[in-house]
Amino acid sequence: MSEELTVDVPTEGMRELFGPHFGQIEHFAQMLIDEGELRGLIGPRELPRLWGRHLVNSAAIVPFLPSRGTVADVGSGAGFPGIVAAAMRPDLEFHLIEPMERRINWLELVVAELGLDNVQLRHMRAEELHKRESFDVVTARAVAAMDKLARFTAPLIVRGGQLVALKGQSVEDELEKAKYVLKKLHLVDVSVNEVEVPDAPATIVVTAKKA
Ligand SMILES: C[S@@+](CC[C@H](N)C(=O)[O-])C[C@H]1O[C@@H](n2cnc3c(N)ncnc32)[C@H](O)[C@@H]1O
Repeated sequence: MSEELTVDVPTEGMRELFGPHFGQIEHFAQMLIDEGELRGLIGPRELPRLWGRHLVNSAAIVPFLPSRGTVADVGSGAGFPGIVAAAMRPDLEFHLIEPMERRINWLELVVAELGLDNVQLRHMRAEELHKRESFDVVTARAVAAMDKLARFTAPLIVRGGQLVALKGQSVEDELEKAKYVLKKLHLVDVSVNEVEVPDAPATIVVTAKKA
């Protein structure tokens, strides 16, 4: 007998956070509920905290996005934070970089279903774009520890642009280990930002590439 699947429901505060984009986010959530586990995109233990842990956490980066320009989300996976951010900022051009074919196929489906015409999918590793393209902001969540993340994202950032990384509890430790790498890659003005979003605060590291 299969176990009853419980999924958290969005609170009033979450609806407010997503504002006019709530419908699209709800559509994305429903797609993940229907197919996410089957497609190996999200673990069964994550579905009960789909809103609180994944969708809302992704939305926390939105205030750190530029007023205009291009954003590359490295290692988008099931679509965090890239799909959420692209839905909430239809005025920005998003590039979702993901090397796994299964995940790119999923992202293609989500982009079509949600009608996100501001998203380009890039089926490749971030390193393959080095010396070829750069973006105003690069975002990442749960892709690699800060030192490794800096190595494969710094070459993708324009001078004066930023890396915006969603991090967990190990943030200070990761930054300590990454401090020489960040310096070498000209990533300066590192800040750790605790963003109050319902129901758990998000930790966001922002660093700028020296102009
Ligand atoms: C743990 S998943 C996290 C996915 C999503 N960002 C999230 O928060 O749920 C890490 C993702 O990074 C991708 N990835 C790993 N190395 C990468 C690289 N060098 N360039 C781009 N994506 C990479 C993997 O394929 C995977 O989808």
